[in-house]
Amino acid sequence: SPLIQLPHIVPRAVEDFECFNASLPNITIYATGGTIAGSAGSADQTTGYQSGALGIKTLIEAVPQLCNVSNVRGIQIVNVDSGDINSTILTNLTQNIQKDLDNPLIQGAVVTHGTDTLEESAFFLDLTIASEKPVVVVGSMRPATALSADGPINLLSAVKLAVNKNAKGRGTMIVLNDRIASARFTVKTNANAVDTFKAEEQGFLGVFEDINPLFFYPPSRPLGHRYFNITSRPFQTPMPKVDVLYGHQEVSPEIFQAAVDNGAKGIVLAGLGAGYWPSVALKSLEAVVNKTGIPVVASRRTAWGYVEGQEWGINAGFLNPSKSRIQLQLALENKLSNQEIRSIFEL
Ligand SMILES: NC(=O)C[C@H](N)C(=O)O
Repeated sequence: SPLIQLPHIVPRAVEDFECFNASLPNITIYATGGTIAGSAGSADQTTGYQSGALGIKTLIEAVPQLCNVSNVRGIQIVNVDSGDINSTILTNLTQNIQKDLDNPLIQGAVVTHGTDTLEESAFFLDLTIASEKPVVVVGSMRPATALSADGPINLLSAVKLAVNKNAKGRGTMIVLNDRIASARFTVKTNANAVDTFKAEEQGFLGVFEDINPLFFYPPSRPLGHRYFNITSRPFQTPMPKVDVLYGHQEVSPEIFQAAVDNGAKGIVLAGLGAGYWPSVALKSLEAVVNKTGIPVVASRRTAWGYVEGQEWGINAGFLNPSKSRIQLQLALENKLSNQEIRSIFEL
């Protein structure tokens, strides 16, 4: 869908809220689309539906219990499949949420989002919002029209988390399927299952019991967390292009130069094992790195693990390719040198 003129919100009038009770906290729900806003032709249809079909008002109205927990104000940022989320939309989202959270009357923010790229957007928000207040990104695996749709309970869980006093100081969190997960480490692990968001090595931050958040540990930020201030950049300008290249047997050695020729200002590599490349490809990779000087981040194609020691590039550590791409893009946007970029990836 074409990029719409994104709203710059501000009116904080009572009538902006779907329901209002002066004794309850105030939350803004930023809606971006995805399956949580998806609509199918029948209740037994869980594939082939249209994602980003229903507006935020409809999603809020489907969960009247929200009004017992918080005053909720719905803002439709875009309504798209998460494959169509980009740095323009994300920058706009960050700028709106930051303004919102800087307001003492607002307790937290919830973002509804498609699950396919949710791990990227959540990490982007984690790196670009400076606040002790919770930011919760929530999605669903079944469309809103499905039998046993998971969106409504996930939305209620997300709002309950956003107003919970123990949720402060943890950065951006991901909520699906009764779990609280960190934006930095959590990824989508299954294309179809409801329990798809996991961080196999780092684990969950907490769970929901009776739809109430319970944390395992006190608040903390992950090692390696770094803040990028993008509050005053024009959100309409796309961020520098960063491509992800996937390693495999017989990979074409030309892919690295092709990415540069296509305008990439940085490259992330989903390498074999702990970041390796077949010998022929490696030669051409080293030649491109030496010739262009563009930052190349070595990540992995395996689901989990740690990448270090690749001499030709910047090592991604625990970050997977999609998250490495987000951090590299923000680093390039902030005009960091290759040395500075290395220092934020390699702890
Ligand atoms: N479960 C989902 O939300 C998938 C959908 N294709 C999206 O990412 O927008």
